[in-house]
Amino acid sequence: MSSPSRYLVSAPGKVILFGEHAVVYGKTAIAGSLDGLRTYVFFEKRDDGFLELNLPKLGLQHPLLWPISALPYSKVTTVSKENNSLQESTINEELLKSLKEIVLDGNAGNKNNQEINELQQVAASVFLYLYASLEDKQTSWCGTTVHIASNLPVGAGLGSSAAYSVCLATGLLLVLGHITIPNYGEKVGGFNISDSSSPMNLINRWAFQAEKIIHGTPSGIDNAVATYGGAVSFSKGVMENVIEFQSLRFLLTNTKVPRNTRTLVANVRKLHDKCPHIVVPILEAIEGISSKFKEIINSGDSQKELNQNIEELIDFNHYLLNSLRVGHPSIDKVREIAAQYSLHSKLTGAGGGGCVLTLLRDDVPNDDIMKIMLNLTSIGFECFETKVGGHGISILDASTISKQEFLSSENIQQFSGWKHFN
Ligand SMILES: Nc1ncnc2c1ncn2[C@@H]1O[C@H](COP(=O)(O)OP(=O)(O)OP(=O)(O)O)[C@@H](O)[C@H]1O
Ligand SMILES: C[C@@](O)(CCO)CC(=O)[O-]
Ligand SMILES: [Mg+2]
Repeated sequence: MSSPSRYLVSAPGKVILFGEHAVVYGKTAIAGSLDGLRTYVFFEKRDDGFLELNLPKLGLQHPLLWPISALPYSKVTTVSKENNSLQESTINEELLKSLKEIVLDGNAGNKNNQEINELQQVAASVFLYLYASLEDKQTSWCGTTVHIASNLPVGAGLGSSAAYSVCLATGLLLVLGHITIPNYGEKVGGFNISDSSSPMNLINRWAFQAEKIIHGTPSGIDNAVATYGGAVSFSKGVMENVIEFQSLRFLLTNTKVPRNTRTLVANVRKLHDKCPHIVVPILEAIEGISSKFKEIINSGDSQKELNQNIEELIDFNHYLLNSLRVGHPSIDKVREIAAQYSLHSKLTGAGGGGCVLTLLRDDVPNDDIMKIMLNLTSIGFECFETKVGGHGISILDASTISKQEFLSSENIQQFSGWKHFN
């Protein structure tokens, strides 16, 4: 059977309930996938030896285009090609530097002299880095065109970079012949993050490399949740199910204050290195919150007690994150409005603006939720109610779907034939 001429891949965003930033230092965090907020990437076969990348969500109106022959293959070493271990692999900085230059200068398709900013340059370099590292002479594809659609806000704390990274890793591993679409019902990966031979583990490892290029020193939690889905606790690359977390309801509020995860993580690192005797205990206290959550979520307490305890943990985590200086007045504003209805909130993701997570207790009347949402949207924020859990990576043989159908679709999830790895 011939291999597909088009693939569609999708990966979810994530929400961190407890433990962001501390997880970068090996502490435990609790997170879940956001099934309704996903990134979709369409890969189409080309025969002309070119790579085309479209980044409309980053504000690039025209495609970026490179001849595959322009890739600096002499710089692709075993460091970039062999990616055997999740935590130990490093980025081949020399290759990355050349690719960043190619994005800026050698962009043959940049006919309109598009200005490329740093964020766009990084996103494009990630694509070329994965392509150059994974290229396999076995592939029947002589080039590819890549289109992206996403209902995830970019740079808002919901793991848009991880969803992008996981989609690129999955698509390029398919296109370049390293993995195949799972057969219906076939168990190919499951949840076992430590099974290094599974396709999911391979995808997760390459997505982690991509996250390193975007973030600097990611913990790996975002790409793991985007790959495997579900509701989990995560520490040092090891993931465990926390299924009960899926029963909780949340309000997510996007303050729309732009921020960059790389900068926020680097700022916490500076604070940590300057005042370790203060910051280390704060990180340990945050780990205590995640541990307490795992204890109470399984305790059999009444719903009322459980909610009260979780709200207490939300407040603790909020104040501790503020003391790491990753808060923002817009986040405090959301907290203040939610508190008028006795609801508790904290930042989620890297902070500094972006999204705020509010626990919606079962006893809160729908009317109140509507009022809070109205209040928040009236001052320019965007709200959505959510639960966590659901599929990680999904893949579709898109040979019969045209680029136009993909780009104009209101609901890409509704195309039939999606296959899930877990
Ligand atoms: N749809 C997309 N198209 C292209 N690049 C994207 C897309 N989504 C995310 N990115 C890449 O991810 C970067 C934003 O990642 P960043 O880590 O700062 O925010 P986030 O992942 O949304 O939040 P957090 O890491 O706190 O969960 C963008 O600058 C871009 O490089
Ligand atoms: C801030 C952080 O903890 C979460 C970003 O979603 C960074 C990371 O874990 O890589
Ligand atoms: Mg990110």
